[in-house]
Amino acid sequence: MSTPQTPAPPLAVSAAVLVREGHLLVVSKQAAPGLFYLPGGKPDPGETAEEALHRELAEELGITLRHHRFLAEIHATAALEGVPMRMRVYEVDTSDTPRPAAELAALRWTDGRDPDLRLAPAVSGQVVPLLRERGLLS
Ligand SMILES: Nc1nc2c([nH]c(=O)n2[C@H]2C[C@H](O)[C@@H](COP(=O)(O)OP(=O)(O)OP(=O)(O)O)O2)c(=O)[nH]1
Repeated sequence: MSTPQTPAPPLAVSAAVLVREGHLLVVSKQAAPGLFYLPGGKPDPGETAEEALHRELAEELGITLRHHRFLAEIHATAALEGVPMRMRVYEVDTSDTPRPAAELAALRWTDGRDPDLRLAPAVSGQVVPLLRERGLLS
């Protein structure tokens, strides 16, 4: 007899919305250099979503967050792993200048309308419309 399988929990991701002058910061990783999404990543074992947010932003962009505020929980398919993902998105603020480090390939500021910029579906389909609705993007 087969044992019923408990479905795997969705992939947890913490990600940051950093907006300056109506433009959202997006990054691409060496693993997929043509695809842009919010800076952030998966919590390490034992780490909270907020701890992961602060660590990932320090590792990827060399910035210290002054402040973070929960914005939304997004359910989508993870752009790299292709599995169900639960992404906690925080609006963040820093006085530091983000610079790409470690595994990042590039960094861009976008109003969400650049025709040449390929955004992950969760960002173009859910995050950008939410920010536009709140009047945060140009
Ligand atoms: N950070 C982030 N990940 C996203 C977004 N949209 C989206 O589908 N994802 C997916 C891409 C990946 O499948 C997964 C996060 O992986 P990641 O590669 O950024 O995370 P990580 O830094 O912890 O990865 P790793 O190298 O330690 O494995 O979530 C987004 O806006 N931001």
